[in-house]
Amino acid sequence: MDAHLISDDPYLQADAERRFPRGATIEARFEIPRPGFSVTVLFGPSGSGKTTALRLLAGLEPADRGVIRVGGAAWSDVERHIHLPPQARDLGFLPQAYSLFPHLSVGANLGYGLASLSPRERAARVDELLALLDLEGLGDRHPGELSGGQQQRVALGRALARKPRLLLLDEPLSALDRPSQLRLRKELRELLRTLDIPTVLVTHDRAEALQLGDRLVVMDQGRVCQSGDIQQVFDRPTDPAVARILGVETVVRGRIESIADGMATVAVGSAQILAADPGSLGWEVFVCIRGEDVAVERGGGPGSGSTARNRLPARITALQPEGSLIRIALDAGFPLESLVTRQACHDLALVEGDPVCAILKAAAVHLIPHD
Ligand SMILES: Nc1ncnc2c1ncn2[C@@H]1O[C@H](COP(=O)(O)OP(=O)(O)OP(=O)(O)O)[C@@H](O)[C@H]1O
Repeated sequence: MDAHLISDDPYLQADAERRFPRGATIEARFEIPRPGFSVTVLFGPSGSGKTTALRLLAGLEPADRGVIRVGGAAWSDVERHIHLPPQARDLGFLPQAYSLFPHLSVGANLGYGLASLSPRERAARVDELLALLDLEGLGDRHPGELSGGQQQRVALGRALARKPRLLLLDEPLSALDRPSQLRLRKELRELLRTLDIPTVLVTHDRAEALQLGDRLVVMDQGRVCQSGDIQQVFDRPTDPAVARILGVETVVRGRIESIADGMATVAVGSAQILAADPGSLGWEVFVCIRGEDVAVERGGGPGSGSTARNRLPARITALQPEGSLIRIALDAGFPLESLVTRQACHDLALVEGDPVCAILKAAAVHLIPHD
């Protein structure tokens, strides 16, 4: 069976393609197994086709091949000449630029798509959205009188107004400054959980993908290279191209056990590692480590002059040449990868099964919250 298409009767099934007349061919090819809360992240470098894939789902791009089905209904089926327009798709779409109407109040922006409701019903729904999005008291303001984060919530509210069966978010935090992005990621995840609507979210930011996503769809040059549970995709990229796009060799779940003197002690698998204190994060985290930051030595004892805080007894499980480097897979109580030069590997005469010591600085351990 095709690895991207996994279940017999998924909630969302997309296997569609857009061929731009003088340009790229972009596919949307992945599934959401069940209804209810889950966030599927479309992830890839600039130009890889994420936004086009999202627009295919929304019906804003016509498919030239394939099908898109949601909750058993065909939204698009090229062979059967089905192409539901966006407004018939029962979805909420948040484009990259929020495109709020600047001349309308927050309340009018939220109620814009609710013309089918009576004025009383519409007002009730707007009040409900203002409360849900923590915007109470701001209904009469205009978008220009709101902070970036508040505007983002109004735009999200507009996408939610009709209680859609699918939520599509294109880089939902990209219009915000960096500190606001970091703050609002957590809020957004909590809000999406409250809404309980399957969500597809585009980002090119790895930390954002990890913090917000449950499932990951990796795109490159218009194609879906891999998709699945976010941890599994980070654990087992199917090829070096995916590993390069993911940009980090080790990503594992961990739990912060204590914080003292600017250092966090994190339980990962059966090991404990030290990381620079990440500030207020919550306790559940993804631990991200780049291969270049992991040195390998023979012998396991402390010392050797290195000031690195983490010296982990480990065993080599695989050695894989990669250009001028060797990728060393280690079992350090959790799966850890190191990238070393061929020369270093040769000098140490490393072979599979060898016990070694994996060394990494606390500053090289990057923590991303994930509750
Ligand atoms: N209307 C169009 N006509 C022709 N080519 C297009 C059109 N829209 C997008 N493309 C091309 O499709 C490819 C994918 O673009 P898309 O915007 O989907 O990528 P992306 O991954 O979302 O990029 P970014 O992260 O920069 O927003 C690009 O090569 C782009 O030039």
